[in-house]
Amino acid sequence: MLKPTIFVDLDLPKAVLNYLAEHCSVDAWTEEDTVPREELHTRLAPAEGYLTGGRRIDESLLEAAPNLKVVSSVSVGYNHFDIDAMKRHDVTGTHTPEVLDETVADLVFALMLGSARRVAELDQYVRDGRWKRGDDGVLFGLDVHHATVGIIGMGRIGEAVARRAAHGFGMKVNYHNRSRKPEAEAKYGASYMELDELLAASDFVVMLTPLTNETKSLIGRREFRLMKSSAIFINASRGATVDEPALIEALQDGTIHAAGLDVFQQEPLPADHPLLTLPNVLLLPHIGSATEKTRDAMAMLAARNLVAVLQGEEPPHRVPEFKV
Ligand SMILES: NC(=O)c1ccc[n+]([C@@H]2O[C@H](COP(=O)([O-])OP(=O)(O)OC[C@H]3O[C@@H](n4cnc5c(N)ncnc54)[C@H](O)[C@@H]3O)[C@@H](O)[C@H]2O)c1
Ligand SMILES: O=C(O)[C@H](O)CO
Repeated sequence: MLKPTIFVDLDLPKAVLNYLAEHCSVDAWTEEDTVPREELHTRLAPAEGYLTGGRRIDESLLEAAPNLKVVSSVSVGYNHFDIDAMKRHDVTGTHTPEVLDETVADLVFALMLGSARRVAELDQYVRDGRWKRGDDGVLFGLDVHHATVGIIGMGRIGEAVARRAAHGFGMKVNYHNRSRKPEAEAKYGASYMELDELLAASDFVVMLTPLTNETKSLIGRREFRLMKSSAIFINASRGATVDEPALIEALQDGTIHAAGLDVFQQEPLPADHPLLTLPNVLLLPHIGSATEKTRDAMAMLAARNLVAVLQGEEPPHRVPEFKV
């Protein structure tokens, strides 16, 4: 039987490429730079499947890909999918939840600990030769253990953060979510709060919702003003869930103490971005799930999702909006 053609524009582990090649005729983009739009459209023309990362899937891409049946994203977030356009073109979307939860939760803790204890800033302090006896007071940070964390978006990753917070660090866990989660309340002693109440009560505010119309700029100037002046804001969701100019203002004028960010409105962060000038923000290049083991697992899951759809089976993780 003729194998369906698929286009892949990510560097994939050999085992994943082998698995795909067993079931599909694979056209892979092997250049280091992102595939240019025109070239992408050409390569997608014969493709029934597209395996990618955060590439925007919009009307013009779909028009260029008349044979496409499935876009399989190597990510849990799928805000780069234009769901309505995909439905119009009868293209389904899949994603890679669960396999990355613990790795992303580790990174949230790296941001919390790194911001609270000023890890990057003080590493630079030592390297610059500024460390001298008697400077202890200048080196103080804030405690993470037994502090209060407020998790906005108590989903799969939110729960992995709550578990670390409650059971590893003796923290009080507050959460805000679309719906209450009684099981999480029991497991982590977590308290459900409305957003404003959570912002006012938390030492660490951790953003972990997907980016949707409702969560776009959910945290802005008003929300920062509700936080404690000692609060540390962590964003590991998507940059656009936060009003970035308002965050910069809050960090500059002391409305909040510090921030730890893995995601930004524009990625990569431009070299002249104002966040780069602030000492009280820890900046990471969107590495929430970036360990070899986890990225390999995500890639294999994305491949299984794609092959399942092309074989007419229900994939392990179809994006909820496409479920019938
Ligand atoms: N930094 C990274 O590298 C990285 C890695 C993985 C995921 N993410 C981001 O984290 C997000 C969450 O992933 P997940 O697997 O935990 O998703 P999930 O769907 O399991 O959890 C999201 C939670 O947010 C809640 N939510 C949605 N809209 C809300 C709203 N308006 N107000 C309050 N709560 C709301 C949902 O009810 C759900 O419980 C992803 O969508 C992605 O954007 C980032
Ligand atoms: O959503 C995800 O899985 C990560 O942010 C990687 O894009």
